[in-house]
Amino acid sequence: MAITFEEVSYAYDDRSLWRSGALEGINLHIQPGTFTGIAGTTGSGKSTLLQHFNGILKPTAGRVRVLDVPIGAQEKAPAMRELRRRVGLVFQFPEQQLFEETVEKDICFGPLNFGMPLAEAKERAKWALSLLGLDESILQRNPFHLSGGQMRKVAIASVLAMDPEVIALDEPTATLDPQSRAELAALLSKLHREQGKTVIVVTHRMEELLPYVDGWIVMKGGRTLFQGTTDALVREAAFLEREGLALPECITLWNRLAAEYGLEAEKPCLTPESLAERIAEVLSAAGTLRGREERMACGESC
Ligand SMILES: Nc1ncnc2c1ncn2[C@@H]1O[C@H](COP(=O)(O)OP(=O)(O)OP(=O)(O)O)[C@@H](O)[C@H]1O
Repeated sequence: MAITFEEVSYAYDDRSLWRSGALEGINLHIQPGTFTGIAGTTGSGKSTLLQHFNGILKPTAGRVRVLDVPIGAQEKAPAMRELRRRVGLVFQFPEQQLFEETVEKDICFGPLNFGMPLAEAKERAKWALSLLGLDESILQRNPFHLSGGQMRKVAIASVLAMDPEVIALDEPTATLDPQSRAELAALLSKLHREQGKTVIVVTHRMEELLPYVDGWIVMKGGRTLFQGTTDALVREAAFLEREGLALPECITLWNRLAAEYGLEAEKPCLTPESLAERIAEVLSAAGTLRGREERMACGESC
């Protein structure tokens, strides 16, 4: 029950542009139960790609299948409705997602819409809020009177409350403070590891997801520049940088360390902590070696 794209193109109906193709010839495969990051420069087509995952956008050409459901112009409304229950999509701007006058109504909307009894939906709302570290006291507040970060968390909670199989999020950490960003990345990783969710995240902050994701899709100009594992991404760093992708410093530093000290065969260290530790080990080993060489040289000549 993977997500597959075959030769997919999508053009917004913008007749003022000579060429309005937002996606062109996309082929990709996302395995169920994996954690995927989508990166790429501004306007490269990341959001457009994401919105194909639950059929909000349908391909202009090519074939998309999500959880065995084909997504095309001819697909019937009930099939699309069912797909939206199974694939939760968090939009780039929370305002696109929230519309009720209280947080509780907003989070309960999806579960109620899919037939959950009210009492159960309210329990779900509390559960989803607690996952995001929000207090129940905000349930009766107007979502549009919350801070930007709280609003974003409510938008995420409204999707998690549906308990979807696939969770697709468009820049979910924008407007969150550093602690909330780290907590959200860890929560998504937990949902992926412990509940087998397929998690897909569009991000401009690759470093936040590096330790967690299985693989990456990198977009450029409506096309996929790269699809592969994090290790492969690290190996392709020079190519991706030449293509204009700003990579996390950890990757750049690791590659320099690996080239300098012959560590290319090792698994890359992708957090500042693990990288610092490995640098210290390497320098210490190099220092010991140099000391021994100096002593030996001294022994020979002294
Ligand atoms: N509603 C729309 N109508 C017409 N063109 C659009 C629309 N939405 C996006 N586009 C165009 O499609 C292309 C891809 O946009 P998209 O938002 O998918 O890129 P993105 O990689 O998510 O960008 P960002 O990182 O800035 O969010 C851009 O050229 C954009 O101008």
